[in-house]
Amino acid sequence: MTSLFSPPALPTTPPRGVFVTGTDTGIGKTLASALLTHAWGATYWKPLQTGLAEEAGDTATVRHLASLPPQRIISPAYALQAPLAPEAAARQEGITLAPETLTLPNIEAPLVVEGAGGLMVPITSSMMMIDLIAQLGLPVVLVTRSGLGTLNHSLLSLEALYRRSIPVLGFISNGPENKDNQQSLERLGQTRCLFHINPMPTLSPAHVQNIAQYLPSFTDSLT
Ligand SMILES: Nc1ncnc2c1ncn2[C@@H]1O[C@H](COP(=O)(O)OP(=O)(O)OP(=O)(O)O)[C@@H](O)[C@H]1O
Ligand SMILES: C[C@H](N)[C@H](N)CCCCCC(=O)O
Ligand SMILES: [Mg+2]
Repeated sequence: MTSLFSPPALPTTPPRGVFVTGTDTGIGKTLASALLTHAWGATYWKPLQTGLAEEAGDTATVRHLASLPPQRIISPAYALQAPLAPEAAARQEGITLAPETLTLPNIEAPLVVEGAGGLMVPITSSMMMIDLIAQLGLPVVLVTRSGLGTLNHSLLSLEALYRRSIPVLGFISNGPENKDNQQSLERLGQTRCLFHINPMPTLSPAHVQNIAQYLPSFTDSLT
């Protein structure tokens, strides 16, 4: 029976933050990032933003939902118009991306870095989002769907991370709560559910603040 690659050990020295990725685009990474950024007093960075022709962008969303002052926001390294993978959006705009030059900003506070889409999203013809995660060297928080279908998507994502020795702090389950799926992912994925996000009728700074106050601190999330 094939089993998942073994999860790499978490870093022994406290990491400078986390990389928030997910099993898909639209899975809830930005909402999860707003909650984490608020709960941890962290700084938020979305290095690669696409889709600005159709949306305000995740940076504006997190700034609003987490009530962030300007000093806790790092602007995207690349802000592209087409709602596509960075590689395709950049090609459409005639822009050459150089993701290999991306490094973590030199700041004290914990960093919450958000990816675009899921792990195998092309940034260039030779670099995927998962390669950027490895390059930045942060442990991962994986945002997953709570319901049917998540076991496949989440275990595929975890296996891809493990085989690249990328540490995973845990996953955030998003949608109607499903304890069976959470427990199956913890058991089969050899990881833990950091917390669950229920469907929120409205998204507001007050709602985010109300949930964030019950979330574990950055330090507690590392143990
Ligand atoms: N638990 C929730 N309750 C209510 N709305 C939600 C919830 N989770 C996500 N949403 C909404 O679903 C949409 C997609 O979520 P979000 O923008 O967080 O996805 P994402 O994974 O960050 O996408 P991208 O890959 O574009 O960054 C947003 O409009 C968001 O407000
Ligand atoms: C436009 C969207 N909101 C994200 N910014 C980019 C998602 C790219 C997904 C690519 C893919 O997996 O097919
Ligand atoms: Mg997002």
